[in-house]
Amino acid sequence: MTLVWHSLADVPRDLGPTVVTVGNFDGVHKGHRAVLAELVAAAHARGAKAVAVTFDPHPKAVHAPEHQPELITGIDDRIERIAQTGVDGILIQEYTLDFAMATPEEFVRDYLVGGVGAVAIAVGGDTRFGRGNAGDIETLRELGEKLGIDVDIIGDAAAPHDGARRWSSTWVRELLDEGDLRAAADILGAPHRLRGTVIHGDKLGRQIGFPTANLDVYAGFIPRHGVYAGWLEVVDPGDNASAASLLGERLPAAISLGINYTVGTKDLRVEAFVLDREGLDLYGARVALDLIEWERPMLDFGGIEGLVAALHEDVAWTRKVLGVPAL
Ligand SMILES: Cc1cc2nc3c(=O)[nH]c(=O)nc-3n(C[C@H](O)[C@H](O)[C@H](O)COP(=O)(O)O)c2cc1C
Ligand SMILES: Nc1ncnc2c1ncn2[C@@H]1O[C@H](COP(=O)(O)OP(=O)(O)O)[C@@H](O)[C@H]1O
Repeated sequence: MTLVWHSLADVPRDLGPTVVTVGNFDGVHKGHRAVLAELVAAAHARGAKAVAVTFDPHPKAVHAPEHQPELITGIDDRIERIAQTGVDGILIQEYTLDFAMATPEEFVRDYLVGGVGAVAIAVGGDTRFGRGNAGDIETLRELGEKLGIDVDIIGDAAAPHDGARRWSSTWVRELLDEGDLRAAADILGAPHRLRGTVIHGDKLGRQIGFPTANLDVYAGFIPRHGVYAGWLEVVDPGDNASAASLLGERLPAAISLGINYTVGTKDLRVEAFVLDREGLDLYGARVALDLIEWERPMLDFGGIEGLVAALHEDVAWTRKVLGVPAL
């Protein structure tokens, strides 16, 4: 069981010695997972607990909102995916301008050693930390000596193919922009996930035989526009009892993400037609959409007839991709 703390004050005083790593871990891709796995092994080998310290919001959102990359996942998926690596604790440090004033020494001494009980710190070689990002691994080694803690620099986990390009959040974002969700999932170690609340759309879907759950997306990088095969899962039904009965089920879906040119909408719509479940009621529920494969761009079919014909083909394609035979 991984404990999750939302501030330093939540960290139990009797936690015992820990080995700590620090990072944003956007996407929790294979490179991150390699670091976290080494952290867990190093901590447990010395009878200590493994703790990951991560920041929310993203430091760039605080220092340079105009250059802030859209995060691959929201904080819920980040926590869930870090927890899967077997760490004992995750500290979500609220990133504020005030927090950012801490010097490298103050951060290591007051937060990692004093707050989390670090007897060792394990980080990747490109780690930067503290006010103005002044701290690097050299700083960390000096601080380690001064404060009497070990510093482990974890080697780079390069991808074994593709000319050994380093796994990175930037690479994942590029693949998502290209619609290569398979390659993105390979680096992420899990399908790309959007989360959203089901809201009311234009009520046209049910009239044309394809009711769709329209999502107000609150987390997850918006990939290339188009039609996708994916899975819908209710993660929080709210007070919708019918959605509550679906908790834990993965429902196959044909997903449309983009501008509905055919019906003249101008804004981004993300909507999912769940296969073989005409009577669903999902309004108000929070759902996750795992996007598995991109099929085609959003098109203007010139009228409802053309749209409906395309939807039948999309559903047939979705069945093949997800391995869901027709009823
Ligand atoms: C699998 C799928 C593919 C879709 N492809 C397109 C498309 O290429 N062009 C388009 O204008 N709308 C497309 N749509 C969106 C429909 O226009 C939309 O679902 C319909 O207008 C109903 O909208 P409503 O949920 O707001 O009632 C697609 C929807 C689904 C489920
Ligand atoms: N097979 C299905 N897939 C997705 N949503 C469905 C399905 N069957 C019924 N629904 C429900 O119907 C609503 C969609 O109907 P629709 O006519 O498209 O209305 P809206 O325009 O409000 O999305 C969804 O939000 C959901 O609650």
